[in-house]
Amino acid sequence: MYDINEWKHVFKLDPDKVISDEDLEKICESGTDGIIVGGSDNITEDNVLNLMSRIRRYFIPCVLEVSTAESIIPGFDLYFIPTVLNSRSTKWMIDLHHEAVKEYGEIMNWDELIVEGYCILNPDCKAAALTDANTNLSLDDVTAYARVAEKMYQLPIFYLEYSGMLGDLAVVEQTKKVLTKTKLFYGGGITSAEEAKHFAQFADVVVVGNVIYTDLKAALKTVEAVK
Ligand SMILES: CC(C)=CCC/C(C)=C/CC/C(C)=C/CC/C(C)=C/CC/C(C)=C/CC/C(C)=C/CC/C(C)=C/COP(=O)(O)OP(=O)(O)O
Ligand SMILES: O=P(O)(O)OC[C@@H](O)CO
Ligand SMILES: [Mg+2]
Repeated sequence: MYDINEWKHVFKLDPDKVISDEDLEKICESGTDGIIVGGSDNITEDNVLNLMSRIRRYFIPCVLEVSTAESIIPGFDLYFIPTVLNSRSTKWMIDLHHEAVKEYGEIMNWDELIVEGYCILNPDCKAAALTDANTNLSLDDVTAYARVAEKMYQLPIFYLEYSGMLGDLAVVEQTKKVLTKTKLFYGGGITSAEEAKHFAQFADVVVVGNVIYTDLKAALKTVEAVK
């Protein structure tokens, strides 16, 4: 399923974390719609290449979520490009993107690129600190960012990012209500099938990350719960 509009569930694998071949096989053959390779710490060309080539043994869409220009390598099905809408710095909204396009613009296959409008809501996650995100947002602020993403920037994805903590279900519900075309991705803190099901009521796509490394069985159960 290479059309993200059909997705409901994805796993996010971190190139900086260790996963055995056996566990990787379970993840790739779980019935999830795709694997996102991404993280915020120590993402290198080497660890991205290593993880990508291992995932490539399986018939599953494999996406690089770009977090540093230095770790972009060819061979993925798609490249997700985050732009952090609630960052206080233009660096994470447009500057790094400008630099990267200046470097790769001539050789880029634009059809492989999908821009994600990130709204980071966990003040304690690494991505919030890195991007100096203003996480002190009201519900109206969040839905306004969602509208900016869809109605003004026409972004294909609006990503409510609570990485490491379970988000506010009401925020996800209200955000979904203001989006018609843009797909709503939810990620953060999902550790059980039940939690995944709750967020899948409103999010178009539920992203499951850290629990893969702490409780694989629980991670695998989120697939069936969502699909
Ligand atoms: C040669 C070749 C293949 C060319 C391809 C062309 C191509 C794809 C070019 C890219 C062009 C482009 C526009 C690139 C953008 C460059 C860039 C560096 C953009 C900035 C991205 C950004 C805003 C990063 C900030 C961090 C962030 C939001 C990361 C997203 C992932 C995330 C939040 C992960 C969670 O991290 P984790 O480590 O799991 O955190 P926890 O500890 O909380 O779990
Ligand atoms: O790792 P968790 O907390 O599941 O979050 C998933 C994803 O949104 C991280 O970017
Ligand atoms: Mg993580």
